[in-house]
Parts: sequence; structure tokens; C-alpha cells
Amino acid sequence: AITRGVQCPTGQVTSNAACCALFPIVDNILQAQLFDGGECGEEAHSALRLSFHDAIGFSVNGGKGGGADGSILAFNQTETAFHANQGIDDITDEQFPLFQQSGLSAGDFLHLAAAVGTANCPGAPRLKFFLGRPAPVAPAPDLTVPEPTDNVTNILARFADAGFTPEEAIALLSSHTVAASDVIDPGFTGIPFDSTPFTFDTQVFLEVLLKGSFFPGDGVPQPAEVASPIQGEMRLQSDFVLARDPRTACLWQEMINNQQLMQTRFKSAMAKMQVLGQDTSKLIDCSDVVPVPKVLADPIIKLPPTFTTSDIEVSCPQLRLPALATQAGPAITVAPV
Ligand code: HEM
Ligand SMILES: [Ca+2]
Repeated sequence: AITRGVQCPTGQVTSNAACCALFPIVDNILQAQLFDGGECGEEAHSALRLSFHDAIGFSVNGGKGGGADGSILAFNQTETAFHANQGIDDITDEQFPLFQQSGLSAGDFLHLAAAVGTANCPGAPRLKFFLGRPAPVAPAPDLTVPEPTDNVTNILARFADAGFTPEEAIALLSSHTVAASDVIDPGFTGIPFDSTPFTFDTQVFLEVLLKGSFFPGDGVPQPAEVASPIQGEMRLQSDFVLARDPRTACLWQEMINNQQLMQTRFKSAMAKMQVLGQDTSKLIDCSDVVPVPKVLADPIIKLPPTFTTSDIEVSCPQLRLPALATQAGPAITVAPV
């Protein structure tokens, strides 16, 4: 095979010499320090969420923020005070000194961190990374980040204003397969959104559609949540309504047990999101610095123990549900992450 590209002083091959500087940042700053040696843990999850909360501060109609520019990191005092960014100061606090050490712009550092953190989650697609975002000029204004109490009309309108179709919005929500809540339920942290918060599988699309009966933490329903199917799991109201609304139900349901579809759609929606508001003609494709995620040995998902297909609240009747087996054993409780 012909090797195209350049060999870096550190040994790796990349398409552009400008990308060589990123390998030591990926290995020594992101993987070794931020992600505890390459884990799909709390920091990887939060780095992915942060890329969304940064990028979505944008409007195709103008008048909002700079999009995927790192403003939430550079101007963290301002943006972390917004209600929708509650709890996100944990990850901006961790990233800020590492960003300063890296020599990258805030946007490049934050969006590289999201791509690398996601790559630590088995089953994830290998996200792209483009280098060269200028320093952000100002914080994003408040009220650009969707809230879990928002209705479907408002959520889709905000995504559309930022340039995303409903299909892309649902694709981006694949991220809730590696996610947990720290602030919805007062006094309880790390409450996962599906039973496999360390695996980038399609389990979340299934579990959000199952009949719900539990509230995690102290068991008191909060305004942002609705009953979940599994003890210890949280179901966001926004995920619940998006999974059932005629405008998005089929986009949601077709992800169930379709690892390939989820990966393809998530990868392309993330590629768009991570350069939102940027002049892409000035960016360099450094995607080959992103680690290759582990492939799932078995991407075929199962219903949680005791559930059957009749517990699925089918909301897209025109689409046939995949045949799913049920995991053996008694009802499970999911542990905090
Ligand atoms: C309708 C849009 C969305 C809403 C309403 C929403 C809401 C939330 C909420 C309330 C949390 C829990 C925060 C906490 O209690 O700590 C959360 C976590 C998370 N969200 Fe979203 N989200 C949305 C879209 C997205 C998108 C587009 C992404 C990424 C592309 C994303 C990635 C994540 C991740 C990875 C977490 C877990 C963070 C962690 O475990 O530390 N979300 N989301
Ligand atoms: Ca999962």
C-alpha cells in the first residue's frame, strides 16, 4: 500500500504536517490526564456534552454566538452561569488549565477533546477533527441550549435555527447512550440514561421507549424527568417526548438495534456540529489524529431482564420493530457512573 501524508517526529503518519503537533496533545494531555488513561468515563461523557453546549450557541440567522469556537471554555465564567449549563463547570474547570498548556485555541482544544473522549467509548464512530479555529471573540448569549423541560416544537425550532434537521437532532442524541445526570436530581450524581453508559450502543433508543415506572435517586419526580424503565436510570422528559412525537418517532425508533445507522448519522451530524460557525476553507483535516474506537463484539442489543416487546411504546407504527431477545435474569438496577 502507498502511504500518503507525512511522518511526524513522534512516529505517527498524518495527512498534513500541521497535525503532527496534535499527537502529543492527544496522548499526554487528553488521554493521560483528562481521560484517566483513555477511559469512556465521566470526563469523556462531559467533553462530548461540552462540544454541544459550545456549538449550539449559534444561529444560521445571525445574532447569536460564534458556534463551535470554544467560547464556553474561554468565557466559562459567563456561559457556565446559564441555567442549561448547570454542572458543566466541572468539565470546563478540568479542561481550562489543560487547554492553556496545549497551545491550541479554545475551540480546537474543546472539540478535539470531544472527538478523543468519544473514541474511548466502544462502539462509537471515529469522529472527524478539523484544526484551525481562531480564538472565540465573545461568549454565546443565554438561552441557546435546549432544556430537558422544553417541548418538541421548541427543541426542533432551536436545532433548525442552528442549522440542524430533525434527523440530525435525533442523530446527535445518540450521545445520550454514554451519559448521566449530575444536577437534575438534587443530591444524586452520575445517574445514567441507559443501562450501558460506558458503551456507545443503541440501548438508549430502546430503553427510552420502554414502559416507565421508576424515578432514580430519592424517587421524587423532577420537572425534567419522567418515569424510567429501570431502577437507578434517568429518563429525560425531552428524550421521552422526542421518541414519541410524530415528527421524530420514526427517526428515533429506526436507531434501535441499528448500530451502523447510528454510527453513520452521529458521525456526520457531529462533523457538522463541530465546525458550526467556522470558515471551513481555513481548517485543516486532522481526523487521523483521532484514536480508532473499539468495535463492539456484539452490537445486537437485548431487552433488559423481564421486559418483552409488548413493553415497547411503539410510536412509529409504520416501521417494523426489530426482533429483540430479552436478557436473562431478574430485574436489574443500574449503578451510578
Ligand atoms: C434536546 C437536546 C438535549 C437536551 C434537552 C439535553 C439534556 C441533557 C441533560 C439535562 C443532561 C444531564 C445534565 C446533568 O444533570 O448533569 C445531559 C447530559 C448529556 N448530554 Fe444532553 N441534551 C441534549 C442534546 C445533547 C446533544 C446534542 C449532545 C451531544 C452531541 C448531548 C450530550 C450529552 C452527554 C454526553 C451527556 C452526559 C454528560 C455526563 O455524563 O457528564 N446532549 N443532556
Ligand atoms: Ca449505552
